[in-house]
Amino acid sequence: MTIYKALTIAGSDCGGGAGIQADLKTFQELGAYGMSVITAVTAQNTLGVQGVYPIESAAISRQLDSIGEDLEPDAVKTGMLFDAEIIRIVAAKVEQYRWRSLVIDPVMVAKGGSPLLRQEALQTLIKFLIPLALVTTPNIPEAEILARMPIRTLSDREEAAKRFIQMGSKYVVIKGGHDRHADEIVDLVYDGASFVYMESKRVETRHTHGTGCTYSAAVTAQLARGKSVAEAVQTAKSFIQAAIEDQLGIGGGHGPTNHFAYQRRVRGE
Ligand SMILES: Nc1ncnc2c1ncn2[C@@H]1O[C@H](COP(=O)(O)OP(=O)(O)O)[C@@H](O)[C@H]1O
Ligand SMILES: Cc1ncc(COP(=O)(O)OP(=O)(O)O)c(N)n1
Repeated sequence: MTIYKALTIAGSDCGGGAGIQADLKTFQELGAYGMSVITAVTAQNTLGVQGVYPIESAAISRQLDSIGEDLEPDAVKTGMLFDAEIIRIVAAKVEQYRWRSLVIDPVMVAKGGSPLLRQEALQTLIKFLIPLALVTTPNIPEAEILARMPIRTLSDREEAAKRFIQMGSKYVVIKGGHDRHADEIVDLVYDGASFVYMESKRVETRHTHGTGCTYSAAVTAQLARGKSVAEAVQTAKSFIQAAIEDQLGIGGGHGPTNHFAYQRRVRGE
């Protein structure tokens, strides 16, 4: 039996909806052996983020080396990286270990508004990490900041997507969850040659905590299994749609998505 291995480099969400926890659950559900390098511990739940505690640099480096020296991930994703020093360490290790199937989810703020990336880290992200990406998966506010332009129309999205390719990412997915005006949600996928629009029905729910982490983890799991980027984003879209539609309804605020939902549907349950 072939074991496909996926690594997430991200923050811990003790509430289990986003971050490392969402990534590992998604890897498992999509048949990839999950590994993690923790960059920060957060205290959060469905009501918000109560605390952020970055991990010291030496511990992050050591975790990356422990994976790199032995376990050879087939695909890697990054989530919450918190500051410029952590981004530099991660970029250096990605290059050192030649992790080519790299998915960058440029996490900046949690849904409640708590910052998960320091402002001073933006240039470091653009200069050192995005050029190493196979796929970058910004939401609209993240794309606006990184591409340095307002995004209101679909042609704005196309222009922003081009800027990510100029930054060095081979593919970009600009996720449409933050476009509140439409019944349909549109994710834009671009590889530098053609634009592909992936549409889905907007689910009216407040239980969307961790959608971005879950989506990018699903892309990563599929890449680890040897799928193309086109196939990976297709499965990730079905995975996140099921996870949002079949809500768990736990917690008093913005609840997590349902990581069981996609496979339950595949099994016909
Ligand atoms: N209410 C929703 N209904 C259906 N799909 C959604 C909804 N919100 C987000 N998505 C999907 O979830 C994924 C993550 O999108 P988004 O919410 O934009 O990112 P983030 O969680 O990083 O802010 C995208 O594929 C998007 O289309
Ligand atoms: C530890 C941690 N990492 C990332 C996030 C943000 O995740 P995301 O999937 O964008 O979900 P929301 O925060 O927007 O619900 C997080 N909250 N915590």
